[in-house]
Amino acid sequence: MLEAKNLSKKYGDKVAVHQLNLAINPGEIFCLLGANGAGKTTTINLFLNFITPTEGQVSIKGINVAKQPLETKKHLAYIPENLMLYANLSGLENLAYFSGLAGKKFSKAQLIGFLQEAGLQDAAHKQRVQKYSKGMRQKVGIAIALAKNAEVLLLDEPTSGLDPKASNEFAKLLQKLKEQKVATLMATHDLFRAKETGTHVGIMKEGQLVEHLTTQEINHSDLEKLYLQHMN
Ligand SMILES: Nc1ncnc2c1ncn2[C@@H]1O[C@H](COP(=O)(O)OP(=O)(O)OP(=O)(O)O)[C@@H](O)[C@H]1O
Repeated sequence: MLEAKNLSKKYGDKVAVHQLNLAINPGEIFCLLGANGAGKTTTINLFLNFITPTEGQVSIKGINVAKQPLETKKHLAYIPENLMLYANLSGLENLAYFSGLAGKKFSKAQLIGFLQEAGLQDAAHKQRVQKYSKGMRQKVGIAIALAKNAEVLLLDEPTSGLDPKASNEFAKLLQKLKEQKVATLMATHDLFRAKETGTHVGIMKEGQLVEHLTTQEINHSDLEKLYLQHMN
C-alpha cells in the first residue's frame, strides 16, 4: 500500500533520508521512531509529495507519488501534529469542506455519523473549532479520513501534547482503522504508544532505517534499550 524504494533526500550536502526501503501493507501500523532530525518528517513529506526525492521513489497503491500526486492523494489522509482546520468553522463544517475538497458529497446525517465514529462528542459538532482541544481537532482529522475512505494514513507526531486519555482514545481510533485495513505510517517519539498501537516499529538514525521489527517480537523495555543504543 505504501512503499519507499532506495529513497534518498538531500538538502545541499545535508542527507535527510538515505537509501530508505520500506513497505507497509493494509492493516499495518508502522511507527517510525528516531531522535530529532533523524528524517521522520522528511520521509512523511516525501509520501505527501510536499518534497521530491533526490533518488529513489515512493509509491502509494503502486502509484508513483512524484509522477501522479493527485491520484495518490485521493487515497490518503494526513494528520500532522497540529491539524490545519478553519477556526471559525465548526467541526461539522470543516468536515463538509475537507471531504468536499476530496470530491465527496455527504448529507448532514452522514457527516455527523463520521464525527461520531471518530469519537467527537455530539455537543461539539456545531461548535467553532477555535474552542476545541487538540484531541478534539485530531478526531476531526480522523473523521476526514473516514469520510474520504482513505486507505492510507500518514501521521506526524499526532499525539504529541495530548493528555494520556486523549492519546489513548486516538490509539483506539487507529486500531479501528487498522481493522478496516488502512495502512498507517506514523512518526512518533512515544515508544510506549508505538509498541502498544503499532504492528511494526522502525528506528531512524541520520536518515537511515537502522532497525525494523514487528511489535510482537520485542517487549517495551527491550525496545527502549534498542532505541537508546541508537541515540549514542
Ligand atoms: N527544508 C530543509 N532544508 C534543510 N534541511 C532540512 C530541511 N528539512 C529538514 N532538514 C534537515 O533534514 C534532517 C531531517 O529532518 P526531519 O525534520 O525529517 O527530522 P525528524 O526525524 O522529523 O525530526 P523531529 O523529531 O525533530 O521532527 C534534519 O537534519 C533537518 O535539519
